[in-house]
Amino acid sequence: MSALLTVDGLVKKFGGVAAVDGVSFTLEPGRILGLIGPNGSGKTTLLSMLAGTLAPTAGTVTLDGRTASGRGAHRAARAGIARTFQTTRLFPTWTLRESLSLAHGERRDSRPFWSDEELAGLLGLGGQLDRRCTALTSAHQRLAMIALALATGPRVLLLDEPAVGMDGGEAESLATAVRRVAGELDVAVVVVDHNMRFLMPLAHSVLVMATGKVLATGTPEEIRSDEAVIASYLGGA
Ligand SMILES: Nc1ncnc2c1ncn2[C@@H]1O[C@H](COP(=O)(O)OP(=O)(O)OP(=O)(O)O)[C@@H](O)[C@H]1O
Repeated sequence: MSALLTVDGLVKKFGGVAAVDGVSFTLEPGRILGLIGPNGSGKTTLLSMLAGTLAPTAGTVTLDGRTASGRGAHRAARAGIARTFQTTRLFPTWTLRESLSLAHGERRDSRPFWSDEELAGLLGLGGQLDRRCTALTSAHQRLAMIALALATGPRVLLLDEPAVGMDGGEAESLATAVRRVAGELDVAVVVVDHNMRFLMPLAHSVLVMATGKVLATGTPEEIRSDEAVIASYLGGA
């Protein structure tokens, strides 16, 4: 299968310092890429360039061969790239259903899509649709962010630390939902998370960053036994 997302030589410098320094990878539809690395290694900066919120200093992001980088978040979203953030960003006084209807308005095409009930059921948010977003638990708020990102009908979903603050059972349910999103909707997913119990069984492949560069890529099994990765990151995880 050919690549949906192609990342080629991405660099982001802040002042003279390269937060991301020449990262390249490809991702096919329906595949889940885990992005890991120590604090400050450039994961969020990379995600922001994929999402169009940060313009690269050099390099390109292409979606189906079309340039998606450096054109702003709105155009990246229109091209089919959706992201969630480390912190929740919801309209506090709106219900989840109202928020979803706004997100549906951002959809790019009219392909059949999951209903709000199906989406809520998928993410373990059944019964939460008519509650105000502020009344949701913090785990439910994180899941609501994913529901909103999905409601835009993305082809690429970027998740920034989605399992933070979740217990083992909640993280497991989230992993099941992400697998279904990738498998049933053919969405390519990039997940950043420090929780290896969540990420390693979920990801089809893993990219490890260190000081802005790619330290290693491989299957979760290959990454777990990579000496350089163990020394720089997994040894303490
Ligand atoms: N807007 C900015 N201005 C200046 N430096 C920045 C900016 N954003 C990030 N950096 C720097 O870039 C480097 C990479 O940061 P980034 O947040 O991408 O790392 P990360 O791997 O996501 O870290 P964490 O796991 O803690 O979220 C860090 O040294 C950070 O201080």
